[in-house]
Amino acid sequence: MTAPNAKKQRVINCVSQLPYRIQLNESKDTWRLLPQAGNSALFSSLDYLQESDEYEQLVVGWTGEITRETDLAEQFGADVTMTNNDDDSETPVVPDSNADEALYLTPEQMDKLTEVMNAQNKKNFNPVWLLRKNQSRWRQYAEKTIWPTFHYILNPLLIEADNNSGSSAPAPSAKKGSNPAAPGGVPAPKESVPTGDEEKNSWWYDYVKFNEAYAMKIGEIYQPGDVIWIHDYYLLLLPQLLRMKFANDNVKIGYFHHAPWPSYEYFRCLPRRKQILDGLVGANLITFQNEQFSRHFVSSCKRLLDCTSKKKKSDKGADQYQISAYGGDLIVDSLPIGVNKNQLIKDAFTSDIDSKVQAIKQAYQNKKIIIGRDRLDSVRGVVQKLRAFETFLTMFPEWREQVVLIQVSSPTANRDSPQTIRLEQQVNDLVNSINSQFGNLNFAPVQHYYMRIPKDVYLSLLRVADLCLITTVRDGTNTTALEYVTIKSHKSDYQCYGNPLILSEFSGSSTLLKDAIIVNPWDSVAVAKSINMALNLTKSAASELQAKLSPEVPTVQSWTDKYLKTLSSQNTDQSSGGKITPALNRPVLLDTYNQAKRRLFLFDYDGTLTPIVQDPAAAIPTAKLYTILEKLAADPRNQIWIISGRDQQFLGKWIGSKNKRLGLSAEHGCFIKDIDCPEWVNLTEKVDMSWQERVGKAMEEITNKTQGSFIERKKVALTWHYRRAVPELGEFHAAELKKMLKSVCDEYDLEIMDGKANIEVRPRFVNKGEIVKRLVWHEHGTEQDLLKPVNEKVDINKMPDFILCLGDDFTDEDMFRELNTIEDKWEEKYPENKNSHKNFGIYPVTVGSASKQTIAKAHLTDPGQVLDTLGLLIGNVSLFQSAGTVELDSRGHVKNSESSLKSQLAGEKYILKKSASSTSIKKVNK
Ligand SMILES: O=P(O)(O)OC[C@H]1O[C@H](O[C@H]2O[C@H](CO)[C@@H](O)[C@H](O)[C@H]2O)[C@H](O)[C@@H](O)[C@@H]1O
Ligand SMILES: [Mg+2]
Repeated sequence: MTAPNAKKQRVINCVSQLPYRIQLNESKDTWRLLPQAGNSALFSSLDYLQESDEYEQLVVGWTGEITRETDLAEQFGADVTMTNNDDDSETPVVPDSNADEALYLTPEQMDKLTEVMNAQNKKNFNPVWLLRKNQSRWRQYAEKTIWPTFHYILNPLLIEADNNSGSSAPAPSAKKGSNPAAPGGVPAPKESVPTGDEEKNSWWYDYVKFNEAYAMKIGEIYQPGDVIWIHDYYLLLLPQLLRMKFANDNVKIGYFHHAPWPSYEYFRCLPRRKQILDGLVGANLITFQNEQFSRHFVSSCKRLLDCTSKKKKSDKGADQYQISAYGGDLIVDSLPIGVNKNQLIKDAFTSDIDSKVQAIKQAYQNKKIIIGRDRLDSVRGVVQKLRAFETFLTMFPEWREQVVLIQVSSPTANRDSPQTIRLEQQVNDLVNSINSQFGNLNFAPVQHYYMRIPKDVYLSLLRVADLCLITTVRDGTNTTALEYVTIKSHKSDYQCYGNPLILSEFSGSSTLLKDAIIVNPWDSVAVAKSINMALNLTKSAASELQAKLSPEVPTVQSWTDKYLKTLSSQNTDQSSGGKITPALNRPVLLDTYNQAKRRLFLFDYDGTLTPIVQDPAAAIPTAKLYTILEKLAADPRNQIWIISGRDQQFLGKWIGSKNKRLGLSAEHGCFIKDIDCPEWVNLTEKVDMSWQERVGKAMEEITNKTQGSFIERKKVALTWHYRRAVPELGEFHAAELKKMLKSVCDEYDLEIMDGKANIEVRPRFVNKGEIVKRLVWHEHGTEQDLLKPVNEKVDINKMPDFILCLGDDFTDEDMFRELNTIEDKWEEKYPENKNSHKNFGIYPVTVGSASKQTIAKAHLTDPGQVLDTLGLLIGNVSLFQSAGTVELDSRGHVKNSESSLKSQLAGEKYILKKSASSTSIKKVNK
């Protein structure tokens, strides 16, 4: 309990949809709210938080498809009286049939809805408006690509892969007046509703926009100190978008994944797999329903993001991982969701439900009742259940006419899809077959109800059941299982205490409900035997099981508290290494680049422009890199420098000879060659090089002891490589070499550099930072006098107004440090000279895994993303390909895009037309 006047911790809780279905009348002044089916556990967590003394909650969520006026009872049938009792949280919601109506709302109308909602529900709802004609478009990628893959259904990927050329797919325009061209100079399609094959491609763009719309809404309400909690797979990109948005705040971002997370072998099939992981690792805490899912996630991160992980035990004794990805550490944890036990018991044990229980008992007198309640989709295992029940009646004839299976199957989102139609057919055939084999004119052993049922009927079934049978082939959690156990834990006059639960081992809840009867739904004989065993359990054995099972169900209250406690305890303090370096904000970079007149590029080579490979000689530039450098260098406003640890020979051969417009610096600043100049200058000319012999000897000694290692002898620097040695031995001998070199390095003032599977030695006074200093404090575009000392008296208007510095390694930190110093100096000397983003356009950016501490201000994941980012600047790549931030209008169009303006005009026209027609109606009525 917090003290009465203590300030509450603000929590921005982001759900994929507000818990209502929204309808407005023809004149758009009256709103009707209906409860949303599904997500019952999550929605009761929202209710709980709203009442909290400790937290102040702000809920951010999409409005869902807003429907137009029809008779609600007619449209939704029994649903009008239904509450949130439908199936599992992670399941796509059934979109409404007339949701495609065009909606043109004024800001006042939107405010009115927010007001109505908040007054009605006493919650702080912040709706995300995405009012496009086809409102279900926002669901497509999440529901047709992510959801199936996460449930091990790969077919939809075939559709996407066919229509998706991966990272080089053309994309909608992101900027006013510009329409970035796709590779090969083909202009990208305009931001419009696509048709045919394009439609599949557009799913991803809509998914990016959906996430962007949340980021924008959160931007409107965020206050420093807020914690942000994001829920589920519609919002996988949001953590990183927020990390970029609030780059300077140590904001705590948590993500809870309600669905199952697939094994790497499945996850890797997603064409956008890297963007998805990049999006997620912007969070400080990523939590799954169980340890298995978190293990799968960590495995994908390690393989696809090249990050490292450390396993530890949480204070609950569960496996927890600390993964170091792109600039910071984040925690991967598991915490199964719970249910609101007290409320459930209260709702289920009423006199009304007592009489319903009695009526069902009456209808199936002297029979055991097995119940099942699932959505009818391929992962819920209804077919497996029916097959097992058929086997049970075949194997145990003594149970025939003694048992009834009441199976309630609710329709799923894609009811018209061929897969669902096939499934319905299969289920019908099985039901008919069982009933004709084992039933008679008076009794059918399977009672199948293909419908949604009201909550009171659902609770009556849970109460009356002698056995609950759950044979799902994959789910994140199974709330029916949790609710059943909770209800069976309550002692009442109707003898429903302790009746058993058969639960599939493929349900996310099976690791939680360890004392349920766990089965493999694919083995119908084993399930049949389990049914027999469960129905034969004595009352005392069932009670014993129940006593163990019941405490295994968490309450939604403890789930909420524990999650927020873990999130709040995350260390985001930069000084103690807890800060996550944000991803580079590419739209801002692009805008600064476009505004700038004097642009300076400072590129490291290995690990930045080319990926790290086993053999240094094999790390040569790709044709794509050449094209990018060529295009960048062709712009007279651009000055490009490659500042590398490589020697002159390598840089000259692979870079200098191909493009004279590039400046080069070799061996970590020992040598430098100006743009358009054939001569190299040796900055270490006057240095005593006798140390090389002693350092070389020590390296040889270590090489002899380390099979696979070798020495790279450059003009000045010496590098001992151990990438091809056994890793542990290489690391051990690297440490030994450093010790051996200590005295000679002190004597000659040399620096020992711990590189990527290498140890390098060179004079301390030269480094990449010194080169950067010289290049920035210089009249842009003029020739360098490389032997002259740096002069800091250059006019700011002659120095660069855009500096992009990219590097992956420890030695590149010298460049970042120098740029940070320059920025501080400019801040002091020229506070007025900032650009429209209120900065000097300086971007020190680290590349790749930064489990290392970095002083860079942002990160890019790998050389692939570096090339995409540079491609963005020269118009070869669009923002959508890297899920970069794009601004949207309230209808989900890219702001200021052609389609946004068109839609605005259409809206205005529509309003005019409407008001004209209502005026004429009034006249007629007069
Ligand atoms: O400053 P850089 O341009 O990043 O150069 C640093 C060193 O890179 C090279 O070694 C590294 O890359 C190799 C190729 O991918 C890899 O095999 C090796 O393990 C890495 O350490 C280069 O060989 C060195 O001379 C550079 O100093
Ligand atoms: Mg490098």
